[in-house]
Amino acid sequence: MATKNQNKPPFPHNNLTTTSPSSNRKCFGDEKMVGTATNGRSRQAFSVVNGGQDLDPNSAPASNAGSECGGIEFTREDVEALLNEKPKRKDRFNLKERCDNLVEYIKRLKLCIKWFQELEGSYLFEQEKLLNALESAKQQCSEIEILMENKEEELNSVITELRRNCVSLQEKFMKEESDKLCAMDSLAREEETRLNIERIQASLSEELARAQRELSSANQKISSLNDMYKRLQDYNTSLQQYNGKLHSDLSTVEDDLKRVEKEKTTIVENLSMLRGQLTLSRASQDEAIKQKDALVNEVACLRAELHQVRDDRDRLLAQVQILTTDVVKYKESTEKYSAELDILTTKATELEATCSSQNNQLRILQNQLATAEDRLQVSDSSAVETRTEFEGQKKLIYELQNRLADAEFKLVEGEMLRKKLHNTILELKGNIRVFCRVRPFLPDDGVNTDGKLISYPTSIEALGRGIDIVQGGQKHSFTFDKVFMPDATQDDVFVEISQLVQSALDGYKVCIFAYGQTGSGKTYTMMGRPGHPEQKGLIPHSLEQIFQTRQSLQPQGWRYEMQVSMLEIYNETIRDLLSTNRSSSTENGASAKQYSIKHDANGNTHVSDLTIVDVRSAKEVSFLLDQAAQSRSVGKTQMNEQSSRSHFVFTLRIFGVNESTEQQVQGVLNLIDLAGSERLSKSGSTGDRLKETQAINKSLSSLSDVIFALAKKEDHIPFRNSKLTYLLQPCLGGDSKTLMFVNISPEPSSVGESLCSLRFAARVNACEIGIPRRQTNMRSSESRLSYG
Ligand SMILES: Nc1ncnc2c1ncn2[C@@H]1O[C@H](COP(=O)(O)OP(=O)(O)OP(=O)(O)O)[C@@H](O)[C@H]1O
Repeated sequence: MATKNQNKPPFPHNNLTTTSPSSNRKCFGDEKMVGTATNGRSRQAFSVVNGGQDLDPNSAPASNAGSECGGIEFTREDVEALLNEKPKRKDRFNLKERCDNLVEYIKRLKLCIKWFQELEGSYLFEQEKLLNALESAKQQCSEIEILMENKEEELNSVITELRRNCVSLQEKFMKEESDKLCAMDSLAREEETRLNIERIQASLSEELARAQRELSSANQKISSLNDMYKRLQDYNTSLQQYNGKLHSDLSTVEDDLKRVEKEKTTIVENLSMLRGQLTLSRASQDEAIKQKDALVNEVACLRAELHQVRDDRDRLLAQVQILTTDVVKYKESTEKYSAELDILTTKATELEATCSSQNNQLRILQNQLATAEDRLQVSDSSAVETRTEFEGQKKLIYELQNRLADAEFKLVEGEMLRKKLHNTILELKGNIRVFCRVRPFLPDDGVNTDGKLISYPTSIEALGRGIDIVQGGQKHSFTFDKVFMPDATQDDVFVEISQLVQSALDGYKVCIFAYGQTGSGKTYTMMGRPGHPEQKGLIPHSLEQIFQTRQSLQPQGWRYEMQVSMLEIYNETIRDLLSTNRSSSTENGASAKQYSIKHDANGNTHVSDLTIVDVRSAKEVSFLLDQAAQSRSVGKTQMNEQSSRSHFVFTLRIFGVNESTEQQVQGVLNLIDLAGSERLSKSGSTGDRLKETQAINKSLSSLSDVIFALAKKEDHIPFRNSKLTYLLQPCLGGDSKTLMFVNISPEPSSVGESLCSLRFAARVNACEIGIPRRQTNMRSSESRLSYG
């Protein structure tokens, strides 16, 4: 019944289940599906609810009053029952009843159809609603999607921004990190600096304490040095004795040197002789070898010939044999061939004769071969002898070369020892030495009192070094480094100074000057006698030695450049003796040009505008010396006086480079012929001569002032008081090797002057002016001439 089924859920559409809006209706999930699906939708067969007979056609469902089917709801069973319902017929022929039943049945069918239609309408409505809901949901979804996309874009841009920020932050972070590291480094450095400063401060404090201690110890030292000074003075005396001993040692070494040199010469001669012999024996050996080769060739030829002859002989013997057998055969076989046999016999005899002659020839050849072999043996033995001799000579040459090398080594050692001794002597002595030279009595000198006023002590300490002079009956004794008696030759003098000259090549500043009264032999000592080469003075002799030594040092890699200048100081004015336009620039003997003297930081002296000439040989220098003498003689003619009215200064600047060691040396050799010293009262000069004498005396007294100040070790040394002393400042007060010749005249009338000169020389001898210093350094381009 419809009323019974009110709460039953309507028959569901196959695709509408719980989502149906009328969710209060339940589906018949347990109902069997009947029929087939049409248009994707399945049509359901319904069971008959009311049953045909039970269905009350009047009963309309109250609840369905609003609907056309009267609120009746059908179930599947109802529908099926309705459809399967069979009409109830009591009477088959009662049509009416039948018609009513059918009407009733149709009614119910209509109701059912209506119900279906309503249900379908509601379903459609619901579907529409759902579609609308779906549409709106879709719309919402798309809106949400758009929103989401926008959001996503926004978020993406935010992410990009954030990433950018992140990168910049990372960069910042890195920068900050590196800044931090830098800061840490600088902090560490500062820390280190602070520690260093603290350390320095501590060491400075230590140094301060040490300096304070040193100060106190220095004070103690000063007092002890004062004591030591006294002791050293004593020691100095003993050193002078030692000096004497060294002198004797030096002479022994020099003797040894001479001996070694002689030995070397002998060895060199022997060597050259042996070399000659060796050449000869080599030539004879070559000759013997040639002979041997010729003999060997000859023997080979003879052997070949012998071989040939032997072959011929064998061949002939075979023929003879054949023929002999033939003959025998013929003899035996027939006599008719007897004639023929005779011929053959003759032939055989002939052949036998030929054979014997060939045998003879063979013997001769064998004899010849034996002789040739004997000769070969002889030449072989002579070649062996020559070779042994050659080996022996080679050995001898080798030995001689070794001996030569030894001798040369000894020579070098001797030379080194000599230099060492020389420098030791100089150091012991101080770097200024004094040699005294007394010239011989000359015919113009008047009465010869030689040996009365001047004498030479013969005691061991003073031998060769002492001089005694008598004035007014009183004897005055002096000791110098060397005293040359009147008979001393120029060579004797040069031997003593040659080492000093050598020092200039070794890079020392060397200064040799001659001091003494007029006519005492200064110019003779320095220049020699003009036109007498055997009496050449120190200047030409030194130059010869220097150029010779320059030559001998070349194999050791030394190359030297030399420059020369010459000047004179006349009336306190410098005159350039090598200037080409000198005569035009002089007036009253005084140069119009003003030359200024300058000393540089290295102790080298330069004279402005002075002519400097590069020289390569002693000859060139002697030419320049002649030129200078000419220049001086001009002054002499104009002044009507001697050239000794001026101080003559010769300077040789030496610049040496050793190409193998790159070592370089700068030596200077100053050779000075001073003007004659004499007292005005004695000279009786007047006018220009008086002026000259005054100038000379002024410069010489300045020289003695300087020497005395040096001797007293005064703070101020008056070098600038004269041109001469200022020019010689580096030689007198510096680090050069200086030698003074005091020249003495033997004339009795000159005793007073001689005594003055000797006293001055003695003061100079007692003077210590420093330690000689060698000027060596590495290669440079500076080569301007200076005076040392
Ligand atoms: N050792 C000597 N042997 C031989 N003759 C000498 C010697 N010394 C000097 N004479 C001679 O004495 C003379 C004077 O010498 P010299 O001209 O050298 O003296 P000086 O000191 O240079 O004089 P001045 O100061 O006037 O130039 C010259 O004739 C010289 O030849």
